[in-house]
Amino acid sequence: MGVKDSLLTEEMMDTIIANAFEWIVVVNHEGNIIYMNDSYCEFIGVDNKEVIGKHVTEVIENTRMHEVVKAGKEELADLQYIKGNYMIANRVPIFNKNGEVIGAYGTVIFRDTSEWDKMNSHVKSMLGRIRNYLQEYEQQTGVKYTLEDIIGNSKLIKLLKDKVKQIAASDVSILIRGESGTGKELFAHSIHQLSNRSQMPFIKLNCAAIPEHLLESELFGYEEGAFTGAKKGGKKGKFMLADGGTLFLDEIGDMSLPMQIKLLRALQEGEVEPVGAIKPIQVNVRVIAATNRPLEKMMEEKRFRDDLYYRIHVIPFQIPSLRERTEDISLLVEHFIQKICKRTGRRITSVTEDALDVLSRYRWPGNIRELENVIQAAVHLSTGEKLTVEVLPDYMRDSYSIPIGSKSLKETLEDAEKQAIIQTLEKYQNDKLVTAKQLGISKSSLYEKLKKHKIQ
Ligand SMILES: Nc1ncnc2c1ncn2[C@@H]1O[C@H](COP(=O)(O)OP(=O)(O)OP(=O)(O)O)[C@@H](O)[C@H]1O
Repeated sequence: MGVKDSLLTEEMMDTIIANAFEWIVVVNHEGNIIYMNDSYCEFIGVDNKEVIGKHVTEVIENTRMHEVVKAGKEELADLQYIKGNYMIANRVPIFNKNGEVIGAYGTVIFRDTSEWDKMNSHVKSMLGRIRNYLQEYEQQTGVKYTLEDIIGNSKLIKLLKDKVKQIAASDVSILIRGESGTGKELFAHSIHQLSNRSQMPFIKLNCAAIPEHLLESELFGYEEGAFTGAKKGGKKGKFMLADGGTLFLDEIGDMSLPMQIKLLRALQEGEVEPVGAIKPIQVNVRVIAATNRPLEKMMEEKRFRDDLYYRIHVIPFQIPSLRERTEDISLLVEHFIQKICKRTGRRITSVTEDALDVLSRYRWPGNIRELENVIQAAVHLSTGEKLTVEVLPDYMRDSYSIPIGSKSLKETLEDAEKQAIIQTLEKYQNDKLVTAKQLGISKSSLYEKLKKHKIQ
């Protein structure tokens, strides 16, 4: 056999690549596919001849091959979510002799789906077990959040976090006030977690979610046979479940007056009387209450008892609304993008400046809960690497609220002018004449303003 016979032929190369253990894709400098091996095509469900020439993003979910040719930087052992599974991807740029990127090749480990399935279910079962352990811990103590879970760098949030550290150990009642979705429950968990009761249960009861006639037995429990339909052996109330720990009474302003009296008695005497019981039971519970209701006004109207108010209002704790701390928005947006991407396997790295601008101007009546929901929907609607204005809800793009305190009047007016022009242009499909007419200005004045605001 001569030396020539032992050289690697093109045919041999083709066979090796086609049957390689990994899935392989090769793109040119524009990110268009020039080769994709059979097994990869088969897994994705595409024809290997039809994919040639297509942009890689049209064929492969969550791919970054086009980014690799752009940046000329390799990405090794990256997790990529394809067709409901996590894959391990390597992406390597290809350079010519002058050091210019002429394309890139990508390999994905786990060519064989049955092998992948095995590995995947193993990973999923491990993750499931870890989740179970965490849940068990959570169930034992009820603690879901700590101070680290409260995202925010604003002065107001920093002050509140410091306050949590100061008051956590004091063991007195705390009344948390704040609009819906501002994080009242998060703070209640954090206070408990930093208190001396942290190894004991954290029990939550939403007073507004329980029908009036059931609230008493939910809070204090009942004895066997206390009423028709009562469970055998009776039922422990939240007070007893929280014994030694913390009871978080959410929406306390929604409690009826008769229940307020019973609650006050339990707090003052440190004992509860289950429905149908003959003697009271001693409990040691710290109460953290929360509400969004104007309790002071309700006291004037005799809808909230003064004595209960003073009993729970030992340390007031006011959480600011999101519009009072807009400087936290970018951090929160980043946090929710990461959280949602981790859960769904999407890869979105950030948010465009324009989108952040819209998010910062919106009034957020539903506060952080609303922000999280908006980001969740936007992540699902996004096709690119960044969240853009287009994936935000229409009502948000159309609304314009004044960013009090952060801008001068001149800047605010300029922003309003820019917004008015952008939105009118959008509405009239970029027709400058109609836009100028609608805004009541001349066409030349519109062009001047477009230039000034760098629109288009
Ligand atoms: N500072 C924060 N950082 C991160 N997530 C937050 C923050 N504040 C609130 N959230 C999230 O917002 C959502 C609402 O929070 P939470 O339930 O604590 O609000 P709430 O004030 O108790 O609302 P409600 O009055 O409606 O019960 C939760 O999903 C929570 O994880």
